[in-house]
Amino acid sequence: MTTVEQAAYIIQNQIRDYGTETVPFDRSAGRVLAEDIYADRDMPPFNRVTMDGIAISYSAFADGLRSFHVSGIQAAGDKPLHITDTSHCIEIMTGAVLPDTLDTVIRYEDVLITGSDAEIIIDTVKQGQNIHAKGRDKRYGDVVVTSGQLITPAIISVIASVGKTQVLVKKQPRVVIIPSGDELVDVHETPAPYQIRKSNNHTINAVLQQHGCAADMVHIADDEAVTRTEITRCLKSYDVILLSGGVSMGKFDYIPQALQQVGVAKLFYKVQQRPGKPFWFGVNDQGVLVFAFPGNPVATFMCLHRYFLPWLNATVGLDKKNEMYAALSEDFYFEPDLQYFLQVKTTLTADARLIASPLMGNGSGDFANLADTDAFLELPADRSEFEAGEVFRLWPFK
Ligand SMILES: Nc1nc2c(c(=O)[nH]1)N[C@H]1C(S)=C(S)[C@@H](COP(=O)(O)OP(=O)(O)OC[C@H]3O[C@@H](n4cnc5c(N)ncnc54)[C@H](O)[C@@H]3O)O[C@H]1N2
Ligand code: MOO
Ligand SMILES: [Mg+2]
Repeated sequence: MTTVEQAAYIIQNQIRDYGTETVPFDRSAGRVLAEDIYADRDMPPFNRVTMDGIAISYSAFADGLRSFHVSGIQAAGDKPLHITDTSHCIEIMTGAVLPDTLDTVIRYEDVLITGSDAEIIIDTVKQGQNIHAKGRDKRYGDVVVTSGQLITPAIISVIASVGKTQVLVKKQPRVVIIPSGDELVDVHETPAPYQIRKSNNHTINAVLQQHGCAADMVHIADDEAVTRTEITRCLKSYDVILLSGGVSMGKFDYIPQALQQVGVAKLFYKVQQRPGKPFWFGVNDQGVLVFAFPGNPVATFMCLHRYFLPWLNATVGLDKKNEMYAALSEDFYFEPDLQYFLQVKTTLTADARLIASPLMGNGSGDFANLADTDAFLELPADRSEFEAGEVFRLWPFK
């Protein structure tokens, strides 16, 4: 049987490049930047006052002057005032441009203003204090954000500040999510006693949304001909098909055979793991990838995190080298010769150790347990006993 490592390797050999597209900058968070962003002005673009107070010429202070005539007030957004008399000061606000002839700002807390006189009531003043110098952070033309990064909220402000209304990002694959099964009804429907509401597909969709990836959804009934027709149609319109259900040994599990009948070549079927053993993966001659996840909700969820998301990240050029590991909080025993994805709740200790506490739940149908846990701990297949304190690879999902 295919091991977890082999399955991951086979999938990572199918990395694609879907090119780039331009999107409005305020809709680009979560996407991967495909161009360098340059400063269109110095940053800051002028000598920016950082404290509300008065601006003076330091030379006058150095010559012993302590009381200055206030000759004006300058707010942020005002054109800079022009002051020539060194015995004059202006009141000036945070964010304002420092006038050319002035070089030092003293906070309101350190001056006493009476009428149009400002008296400095501290002894120590440093030339240039409370000024964020023009070009101190970045120079005009500097690269301020490099291509290939995930666009975070922090990066959005940089993009906004340089006036880029549109940004070039990596294109995401066109994805369709296909839940299958006659027992499934829509969320707004009231299920008969022998039915359940669809949930796996919505979970997949929510995870994709978190990764800036939109997807369509198509339900297929447990009918062999319908399965073939729908998959054939989707193979023409999408880059990736994510199926959930219908891949095991049941009389109505038509997915593996239907996929092969419509020209999707199997790259593996069945992985040495729990949950998710019946996972099927393949590709057609147009390069469309098909991830057919086992229908049990925890199996679908685990396979999505363990296999699909690393593929998606690599495809958009995000190299997630920061693998995570955690230590088991207690001894754990798992007999079968399968890699076990143990549901855990993680905590970070005061000495920066990540601890994973097992919360097994009731098997791969118990998706309510996922709400109480936040990661899978990947326990290797070649052993049965795992000791408290031992460190294993962690797949966080919250
Ligand atoms: N004889 C055997 N039976 C089963 C085996 C096996 O090796 N031999 N493997 C078991 C394992 S492991 C899994 S996992 C499941 C995989 O089943 P399928 O992929 O065929 O999925 P279904 O039979 O369609 O459904 C399984 C289960 O999941 C529920 N489900 C499916 N889709 C959804 C959805 N979109 N939202 C919510 N719940 C969904 C479905 O109702 C079933 O309860 O097979 C075992 N059997
Ligand atoms: O993958 Mo199945 O989920 O082990 O039950
Ligand atoms: Mg089944």
